[in-house]
Amino acid sequence: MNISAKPSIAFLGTGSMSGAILSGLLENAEAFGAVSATTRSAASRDALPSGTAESVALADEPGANQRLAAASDVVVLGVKPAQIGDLASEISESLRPGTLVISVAAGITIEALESCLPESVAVVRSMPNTPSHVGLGVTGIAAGSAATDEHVELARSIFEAVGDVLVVEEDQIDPLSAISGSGPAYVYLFAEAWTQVALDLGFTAEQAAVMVQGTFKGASELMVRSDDEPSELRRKVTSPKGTTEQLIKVLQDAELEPLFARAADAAIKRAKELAAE
Ligand SMILES: NC(=O)C1=CN([C@@H]2O[C@H](COP(=O)(O)OP(=O)(O)OC[C@H]3O[C@@H](n4cnc5c(N)ncnc54)[C@H](O)[C@@H]3O)[C@@H](O)[C@H]2O)C=CC1
Ligand SMILES: O=C(O)[C@@H]1CCC=N1
Repeated sequence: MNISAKPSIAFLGTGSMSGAILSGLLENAEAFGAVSATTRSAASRDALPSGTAESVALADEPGANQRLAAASDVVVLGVKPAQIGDLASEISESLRPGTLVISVAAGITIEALESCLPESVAVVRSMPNTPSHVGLGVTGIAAGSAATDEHVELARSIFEAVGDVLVVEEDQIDPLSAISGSGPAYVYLFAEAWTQVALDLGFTAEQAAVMVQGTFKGASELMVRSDDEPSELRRKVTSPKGTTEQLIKVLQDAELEPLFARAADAAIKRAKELAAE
C-alpha cells in the first residue's frame, strides 16, 4: 500500500449513514487529509456538513465519483445495497492501486464487491451505525482478500474517529448489524413508545422529552461508567415489593428475549436476501 501519512477520503453517495460518519469525522479530522463527498442532487449536497475539502453533486458534475475516487487514498461507498455494484463498476478504472475501498452496505459480500473492482485495490466491508454522527458510533469491519493489516488499521482509524470499532470475520457482519447496525432504531422505538405513554399520562411533549431522553441518556451513561452488569443496575432500580417490580414483570411476561432473537433473525435473513438481489 502506498498511502500518505494523512490519507485523503472520498465519501461517494453521502446519505443518512455515510453523512453521519462524515459529520463525526469532520469533528475529528486532524489525522486525515482532504475529506470530500458526493451526492446525487444539489439539495442533498447543500445539506452536508461544512468542512469538507469538496462536496459535489452529480447533478452539477456527473463524473465527480470517478474524479474523487482517482484522487483519494480511501473511498467510502455509501449508497444503497442495490446501487453499490453499479457505483463500484463506475469508479473501477479510476482507482489507483492500493486504494482502500470501504463498503457500508448491508448484506453485500466482500466477494461480490471485489468482483466489480480491480485486484489492485483493497476492500474492507463495514457495518457502522448512525450515532457516528456524534462520535459515539459502533462499527464492525471485516477485511477483504487483498486488504493488508495496514488497510485494516486505516479503516479502524477512520471509524475510531467516530466511535468504537470491532474487527470481525465477514460472517459476523450480518449478526453484528442486527445488534449495533440496526440497534439505534430499536432504541428510538422504545423512546417513541415511552414518549406516547408519558403523553397519555398527561405530560406535555417537552416534559415527556426531558423524562424519556434524560432517562435513556442517564441510564446509558451509568451503564458505561459502572462496573455493574445491566442486570445488577436493573436490580438497583427494582426495590423489593416496589413499583418497578410490577412494571418489569409486565414487560418480562412478554418474553422479550425470544422476541429480540426473532427480530435479530429477521434482520440477518434480510441481509442474506440483499446479498442475493
Ligand atoms: N442508515 C443506517 O443506519 C445504516 C445504513 N447502512 C448502509 O448505508 C448505505 C446507505 O444507506 P442510507 O444512508 O440509509 O441511505 P441514503 O439513501 O440516506 O443514502 C444513500 C445516498 O446515496 C446517494 N446516491 C445514490 N447513488 C449515488 C451515486 N451513484 N453517486 C453519489 N450518490 C449516490 C443517494 O442519493 C442517497 O443520498 C446502505 O448500503 C445501508 O445498507 C449501514 C449501516 C447503518
Ligand atoms: O436497515 C438497513 O438495511 C441498514 C443496515 C443497518 C441499519 N440500517
